[in-house]
Amino acid sequence: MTSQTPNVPGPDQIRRAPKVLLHDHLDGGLRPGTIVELALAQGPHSLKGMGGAPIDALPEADPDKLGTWFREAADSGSLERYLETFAHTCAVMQTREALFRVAAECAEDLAEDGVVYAEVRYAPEQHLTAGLSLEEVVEAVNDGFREGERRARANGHRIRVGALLTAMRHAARALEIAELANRYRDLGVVGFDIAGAEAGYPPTRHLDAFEYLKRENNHFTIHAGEAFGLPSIWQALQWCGADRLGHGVRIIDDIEVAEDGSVTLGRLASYVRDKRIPLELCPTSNLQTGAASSYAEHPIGLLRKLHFRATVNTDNRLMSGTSMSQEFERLAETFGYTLDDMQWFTVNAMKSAFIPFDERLAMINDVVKPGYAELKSEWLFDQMAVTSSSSSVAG
Ligand SMILES: O=c1[nH]cnc2c1ncn2[C@H]1C[C@H](O)[C@@H](CO)O1
Ligand SMILES: [Zn+2]
Repeated sequence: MTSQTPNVPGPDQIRRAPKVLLHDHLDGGLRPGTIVELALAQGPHSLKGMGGAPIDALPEADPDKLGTWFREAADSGSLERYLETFAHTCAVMQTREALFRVAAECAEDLAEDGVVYAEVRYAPEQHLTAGLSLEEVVEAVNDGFREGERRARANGHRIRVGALLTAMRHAARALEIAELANRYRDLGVVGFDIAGAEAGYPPTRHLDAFEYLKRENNHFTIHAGEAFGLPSIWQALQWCGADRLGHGVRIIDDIEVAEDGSVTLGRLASYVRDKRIPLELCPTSNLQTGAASSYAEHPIGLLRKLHFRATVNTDNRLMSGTSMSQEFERLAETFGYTLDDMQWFTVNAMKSAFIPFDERLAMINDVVKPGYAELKSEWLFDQMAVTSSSSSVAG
């Protein structure tokens, strides 16, 4: 037997299952050892305006301790404090070599975890301190992703990684970054995003960028409904025209569950469900920033039951000490999700990706469904083996 409860996958099956990741930050997923090595390699005072040698600025120089530091520092219950930890990762991602390495390792790590398709985001404007241009940043990351895909393949894994270019919502470069995303469309960049502190920085501040992308028939997602509630989701959808919601978890505020279990959706929640707006849910990240109080109380349970277009994501693997497999393990433990549930989340994610329809369909039919069918058939044979051995004892 590979699982204790019928059809609930164990850690090994979860890791081997094909997974699709739509919301993962490049600067939130570095290996701690890489941060230390890159900081050391930069030497003293190599970066202007970064406040001294990167290695001295790091809170810990030992990779294990540094990994723990990130998880603990990000575990504050506040999105603003969570975001402060990114100063340390961005500080070591300022050269072509560093960006290439981080992107290659990102693709390798995701592939090793069984991710077959990922959209990984980062903000090019945060990687200019050592003199790179926006274009050089994008090209370094794209080249790194291609290298990581090649290394993964050499190790027996297949993954495809697309980049999403993020603009920071407190800054004023969204249109410029949207134009950059459009320029590198079909060249490794599949869409656009805005991120950063949500309260006080409504998405409508960047309307020019979203209107530009719509005119270009391009795709974008918006971080909304994480630290701030329904007004942010409403603006992201109805003013900005977002294709997907980064988090969107606060849509739960527009859903009422009565004592008898009956459910009433408000107008906005109905719209999100009716229009099949993808929700890029990130359970562990939400526990750290205070958007949810426990896995059991995380809105994903209800949203899945109500058939919202829910997807499972990591957000920041370093700050949350997580992976796609770990997110699914927690969900399987908490909600008893089966391989069928896992497949449902994965097909939802693949349907919601920003690559062309025929490519999404091919991934669903030729990669995702066969992968789950294989795991389910393993489980079935294990069950039959157990049944026949117990019937021979009884006979
Ligand atoms: O969960 C998040 N909400 C808002 N902003 C975020 C989140 N995770 C990361 N970011 C920010 C910090 C990064 O430096 C930036 C680009 O990846 O995006
Ligand atoms: Zn995010």
